[in-house]
Order: sequence, then structure tokens, then C-alpha cells
Amino acid sequence: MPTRNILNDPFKNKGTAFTLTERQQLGLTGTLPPKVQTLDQQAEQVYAQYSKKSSNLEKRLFLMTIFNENRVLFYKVFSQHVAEFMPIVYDPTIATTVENYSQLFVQPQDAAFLSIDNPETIKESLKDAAGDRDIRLLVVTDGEGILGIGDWGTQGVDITVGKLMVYTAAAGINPRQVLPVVLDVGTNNQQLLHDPLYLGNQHPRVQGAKYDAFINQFVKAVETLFPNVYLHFEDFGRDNAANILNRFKGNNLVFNDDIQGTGIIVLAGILGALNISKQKLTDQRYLCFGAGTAGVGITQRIFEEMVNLGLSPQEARKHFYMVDKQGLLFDDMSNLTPEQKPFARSRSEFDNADDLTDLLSTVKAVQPTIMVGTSTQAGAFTERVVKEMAAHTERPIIFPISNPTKLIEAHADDLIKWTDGKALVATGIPSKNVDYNGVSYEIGQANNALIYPGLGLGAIASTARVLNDKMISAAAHSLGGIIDVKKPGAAVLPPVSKLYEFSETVAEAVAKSAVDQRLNQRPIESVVDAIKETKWEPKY
Ligand SMILES: NC(=O)c1ccc[n+]([C@@H]2O[C@H](COP(=O)([O-])OP(=O)(O)OC[C@H]3O[C@@H](n4cnc5c(N)ncnc54)[C@H](O)[C@@H]3O)[C@@H](O)[C@H]2O)c1
Ligand SMILES: O=C(O)C[C@H](O)C(=O)O
Ligand SMILES: [Mn+2]
Repeated sequence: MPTRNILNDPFKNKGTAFTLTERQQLGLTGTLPPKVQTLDQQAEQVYAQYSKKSSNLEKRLFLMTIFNENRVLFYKVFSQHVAEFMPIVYDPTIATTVENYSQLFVQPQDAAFLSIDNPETIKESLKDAAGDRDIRLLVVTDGEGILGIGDWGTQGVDITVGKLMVYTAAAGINPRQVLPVVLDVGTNNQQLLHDPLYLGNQHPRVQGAKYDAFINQFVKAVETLFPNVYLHFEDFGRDNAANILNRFKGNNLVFNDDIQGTGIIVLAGILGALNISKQKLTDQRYLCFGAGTAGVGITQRIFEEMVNLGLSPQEARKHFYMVDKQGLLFDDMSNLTPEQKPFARSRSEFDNADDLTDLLSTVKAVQPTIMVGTSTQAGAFTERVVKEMAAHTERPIIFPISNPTKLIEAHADDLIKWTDGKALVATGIPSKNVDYNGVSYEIGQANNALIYPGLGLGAIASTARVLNDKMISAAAHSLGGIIDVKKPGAAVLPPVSKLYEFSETVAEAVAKSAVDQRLNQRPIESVVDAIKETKWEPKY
């Protein structure tokens, strides 16, 4: 490759920061403006330009041009403005770019696009996308369940790129060592099937044995090409997400963000809330609204926590109620998923079981103390539902975490107002502070992005063979003690502005757990040193 192409290699390009000597050595003399800038000067210039963009989408598109050209510069600016950039680079703005990916397409962003129509090219495609890079972390989607906006086929690749950006900004994962992958198995999105601009396979989703075989081939190819890679699954459909995780978690270093990542962050938020209200987890009644991938993943995590606290599985199960499209889930229903079944209730527990077909009647009957929304049903936590819940519990814990913003079950300011400041609230998207009756309520962000970067860093740095429940539990507990719970209006989770700092705390807890369980494949003398050595910083 002629050296001038270095300006087109985002992993090597420094742009105007190439010194005059470097320019001479690299055959770049006269190919850049004369001034040599420092990284800080470049970052300042990028931020000034960014600040002039009027919409979030324009801001994101501008930042992506920097990403496409110069990774060090992109991550330098990102690291200087983490809380400000997160909603631009990631959720919720990323939902808009997923929906418009084909129209907005300019650059494949070093992703691998694998097609179910050509399974024989899986290996070649992964190799080509990785080039000479040593891949340690791979984020993959099949685009069926992007956030709460559904099936976006190949366009879902944006979420894998976005998730990886957060890994680097939050946990210092080396951007040369990551690979975003989309598995294009078709789409059932009618709009895409009829859109002449759509860049993916224009046929319905392939399911069943052929789909399963494709996934198996993919995982095998990944393991062969990139031994010890941490394989992160994102936004698969409800059935496939659970199936794939169950198939591989015993023997491979795999992670499902929507099931496990969300479980951890919501448990951490609940522990934070109970720390504020001075209550015990084992005294809570938990209502899951939207018992899909995330809803069940969270329920399983909190259930495990109750068992860890000494309850028998039978006792622990009594604390959970699941509501899905059918209403409260009962064990005599024929259409329950395998993950829902253990938490379905018996009709005999209620006088009016047959009436419990909506959220309000269920809240009345169950009187939950914790309610988490993962339903994609905008506004489902109505004033009546919330006031009914608050009538039976002093500090209701209410987390409407459906994404993006247009799908949230209730907004934080309404929840605070409707409960007269009593509710302990976290949302999936970032929420502003709520000023109510002289108190400024900080709203925690219960988004898996607050946990998966540290979790991944801990697992990668410790060379863990698998990611198991103990490591996951260690991650959830590691966020305790960061917030000052005595402050009126304190948030239940630490702020995104401290994401870089607490991701290291999470990583240490996870790596320590892996090493304590002897899951490390290489000798680790100090987890702190191992993490330090794994981390990358944006500098030339
Ligand atoms: N904050 C986070 O970190 C986070 C993480 C994962 C998912 N989520 C959000 O959670 C939502 C669900 O994601 P998922 O991956 O679990 O999707 P999913 O499709 O697996 O689950 C959604 C569930 O909601 C149910 N549902 C639909 N309509 C309903 C209704 N009217 N009443 C009750 N239940 C209903 C569906 O039947 C399904 O079981 C999305 O909006 C997603 O963005 C947030
Ligand atoms: O992507 C997010 O913002 C969180 C989560 O993984 C989701 O699917 O909503
Ligand atoms: Mn997701």
C-alpha cells in the first residue's frame, strides 16, 4: 500500500498532526496544509464545529466523518465530552440512523456484512474486514430487534458500530481490536423489502434450521479466526436471543447485552434505590411489564440475587409478576416462552384472575413495589397506574427503560410529579434533572451501556474462558457506594459523566471474580495491572 494512503487509514491517520519529519518520511510532503497541529488543537476544532450543528442527527453525521478518518481524534473528543456525546453517538440518535442507514450510507465503517445467502464466505468476509488487526471484541446483530424499533435487517449494523464506540470511550478498549458484524438473514420489515435504496438482502427472514446452522457456522469461524475473542450479541429477536445465549454460554466467551447487560444495570439501579429507601430486596414485589428479551433477563438476574440472599428458588419466585400482551402471565397459558414459564402465576392466587388482562388491574391486584418497563409501549405507565402503585408503597421503584425516547413507558418528570417526589426513577435514555418542590431529582440512566464496557474489559483483561453468573453478579454489585444516597433527590445509579471511572471499577470486580474462579486462560498476577495493560488511550 503506498504510504500516502495512510491519510485514508483511520487507525493510522493523524491528519494535520503529522509532524514535518513524519510527512517527509511518509511521502506526505505538501499533501497537508502547512500548520502542524497538536491533538488537543484538533479536538478543540472538531468540538467547535460540532457545536455549530443544529440537529442531533447532523451532529452524529459530522462525528462519524471524524470517526471514518481518524479514530484517535474521534475518541479524544468523545472522551472529553462523554455525557454530551453519548445520546448523539449512541441511543437515542442512533435509532434515527438505523432507520435511515441505506439513505445515509457513505462508508461501511470497518464492519463485516455476512449474508445467509452466502454462508461459504463467512470466514473470508470476517478476515477481509479484520485485515491484519488482532480482534479481541466482536459485537454482532441480526437486526431483528433493534432497541424497541424492531426489524431493520442489515441497517442494524449501526447499533454494533455504536455499541463498540461506547466500549472504547467508556472502557478504553483498543479500537483496532474490535469488529462490528451484521448477520443479514433477510428482513420482515415491509418498508425495507420494498425500498429500492435498501442495501440488505431483500427477502424475508430465514428461520429454523438454516438460521441455526448459519449462527453455528458464524460462531465457529469467529473462534477459529480470533481465539479468545469476547463475542457480544445485540438486538436479536426474542426467541433467537435466548436460544443462542443458552447454546454457547457454557463453552464460549459470549455475552448477550439485552439479557445479561440489562439485567445487571437494572439490578444495580434497584440496589441503589433500596440503598436510598433503606429497604431489603427480599421484601419487594417485582412487576415486569414487557416480558421479552430484556424483561426476562432482568427478572432472572433479580431472582438470582434473591436466591443469593438466601431465599429458596420457590420462595424467590413468589416475588415476581410478569405482564405481557396477554396481561398477567398465568401458568395455564399456551403461548408462554420457555423463559416466561418459571415466573407465570397460578390463577388460584387471585379472586379476579380472569380480569387481570391489563397493567392497571394487575397493579391493583399485585401491589408491586418495583415496576420495570421493557414493553416498547409508549406511555403505558399512565398517571392512574403510577398513582395506584404509589398508593400501596412508600417509595415505588419505577424504571421505564424502553428505548428510544419515543417508546418510553413514562417520562421521569411525570413520575416524580405523580408520586409527589416519592418515586425512585431510572430511564433507559438520558433524562434531565427534575425540579420539584425545591428538590432537584437526578435521574439515573438504566441503560446497559453503563455496564457492558466495564464487564467486557474485565473479561478480556482477565482472559476469561467464559462469562458466568458470578462475574455478572460481581459487576452488578460493583456500582454500589459510588452515589451519595443522603443527598435529597439522589440518583439510583452513578452519572454517565463518570462512566470512564466506574467502568474500571466494574472491570476490576469482573476480572477478580474470573481469576478467583480460575477461569483465566493465561496467568494473571494482578488484575489491576492486567486491566491497565489492556486499556488504550487516544493519543498519537
Ligand atoms: N435500557 C436498556 O438498557 C435496555 C436494554 C434492552 C432493551 N431495552 C428496551 O426494552 C424494550 C424491549 O426490548 P426487548 O429486546 O426485550 O424486546 P422484545 O421484543 O424481546 O420484548 C418486548 C416484549 O414486550 C411485549 N409487549 C408488546 N406489547 C405489549 C403490551 N401492550 N403490553 C405488555 N407487553 C407488551 C412483547 O410481547 C415482548 O415480550 C425496547 O424498547 C428496548 O429498547 C432497554
Ligand atoms: O441500545 C440501548 O440503548 C440499550 C439496549 O441495548 C436496547 O436495546 O435498548
Ligand atoms: Mn440492545
